This record gives sequence, C-alpha cells and structure tokens, in this order.
Amino acid sequence: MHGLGNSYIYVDGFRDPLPNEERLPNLASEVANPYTGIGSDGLILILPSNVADVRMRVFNSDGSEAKNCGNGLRCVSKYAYEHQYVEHENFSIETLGGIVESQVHLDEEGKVSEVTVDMGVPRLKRKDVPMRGKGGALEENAIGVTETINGIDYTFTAVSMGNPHAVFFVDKLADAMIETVGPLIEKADLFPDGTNVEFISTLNASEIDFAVWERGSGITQACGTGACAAVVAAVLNGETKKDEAITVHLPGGDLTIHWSSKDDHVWMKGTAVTVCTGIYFQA
Ligand SMILES: N[C@@H](CCC[C@H](N)C(=O)O)C(=O)O
Repeated sequence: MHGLGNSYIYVDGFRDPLPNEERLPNLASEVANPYTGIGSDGLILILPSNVADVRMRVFNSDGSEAKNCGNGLRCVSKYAYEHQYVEHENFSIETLGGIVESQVHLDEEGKVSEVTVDMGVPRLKRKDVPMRGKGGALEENAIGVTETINGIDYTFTAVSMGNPHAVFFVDKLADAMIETVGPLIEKADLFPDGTNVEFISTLNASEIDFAVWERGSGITQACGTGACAAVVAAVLNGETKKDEAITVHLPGGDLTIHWSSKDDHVWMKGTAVTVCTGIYFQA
C-alpha cells in the first residue's frame, strides 16, 4: 500500500503468523530492496493490540524500527477497516510513539478513500525530540536554532511527532541539496536517535512545498509525520497560523494538516491506496 507514494509492504498479523522478532529488521531490508526484493520504503506490521483497536509496527528500509509513520497510519486504517478488524469508522491505533485516533472516509462503494488521523500533541523540548543541548537547554524548544555540524552552521526547527524531525526553511526546494544535507543531519551527533529531515518552502498562509530525507529510508515521495512537523514548524516560525488547514505539497501528492489551538493536537487528512496483495516466499 502507499500513502502519496510512500510505499510499505504491509503484513497482516491478525491473519498470518509472523517471522521471529530478530528476523524482522533483515526482512524489512530484503522486501524493501527494489532489485532483489519487492521494492518499498520499508515494512509495516498490522497487529492486534491489548490497548487499542489495532497496533502498527514500522520498519524503515535499513531495518531500523520507527516509532510512528503518518502515511502508514492511513494505510493501516484503510486495511483494518476494509478487512473488518475494526467495527466503526473511528478507531484507535497503537504505535511505539503512543496511541492515535483514526477516522476513515468512505466512497460510494464503501471503500476507504481518505483517512483523518489525530496525530496528537507535537513535542518540542530538545529532550523529547530527542536532540542534545548544553546545560538547561534540554528543557527548551529548538525553534529556528542554529547549530554547527561538521563546521557548517544550519538553522532549523526540531519537532517530535512521536518520531524526530528537523525542519529547514528554504527559498526553493530545488536548492535544498537534500541528498547531501539530508544524510548529514540524519546522522549528526546532535540527534542521539537520528532524525528525519524536512525541507519546506512556504508558498502562502495555507500552502507549503515539502521534500524529505527520511531517517532509515532516504528520499521518499512523502512523509506524513514530516508534513505534520513541517506545519508545526511553519506556525512556530510565524509563517502560518494554528487552526488554518494547510495544504502540504509533497512529491507524491497533497496532505491537509491543521494544528488545533483547542487541544494543541495536529490533524492529518489524506489518501491511502492498495496496490496489490501477494505472498512473499523466502528462499
Ligand atoms: N514515512 C513515515 C515515517 C517513517 C519513519 C521514519 N523514517 C522514522 O524513522 O522516524 C511517515 O509517513 O510519517
């Protein structure tokens, strides 16, 4: 399935036996490989949960496990609803980053066309991203901070949406040097768990251009948590406002994100698409 071209191989753990825990990271890398596997940005498990209606586990294409995935949440929602693992159009999903609430929107045939997810409250303190800082800085936000990495000064805003994001404002995405700056920031010592790296350009009060270097997967067509982090960063830097529905233009298509002033939650709405189903045989 994919959300705006951010594609994962989804395994139905309600129905099928799963490989051993220690096998999962390698399996993710294997299936993600476009030459020797299937080709994807990683592997997602759809599982029963003891604390929510469904549980999602996300593995990046390098085998690392992530705490959250916005595009994955929409696809898991579509799958769980269409396979009747949930009874209602509103239900909860457990992730390593916490429990989120999801709502599916149906087309005339009763298929899920779009999904809205309450992505929760963004965490901004350095210690919650997590991002290193001297002295008391761990308790502070990193909004428009300048940090020196490999002798070069970079200015960005750090946001956790359950997973870490460093958001850079650029005049034009074409000038962003994603392939060099992305991996450098992803693996900088400043981020003890690594980070996803977003490059954004504000077009007007309700539209943002967006590109991403994902931790553990590299350049992808879209990142749902990254789009949420981008809107939070845009609001915090005075480029857009809370409560405004922002259209984020990602390489794979658009997401609608709004950050509510009522409860501080970030909401994401977008599509989820099933490409094909199949059986993966291991040699
Ligand atoms: N594509 C995702 C995020 C996947 C995990 C990320 N690469 C990480 O390591 O945190 C999304 O849509 O949010």
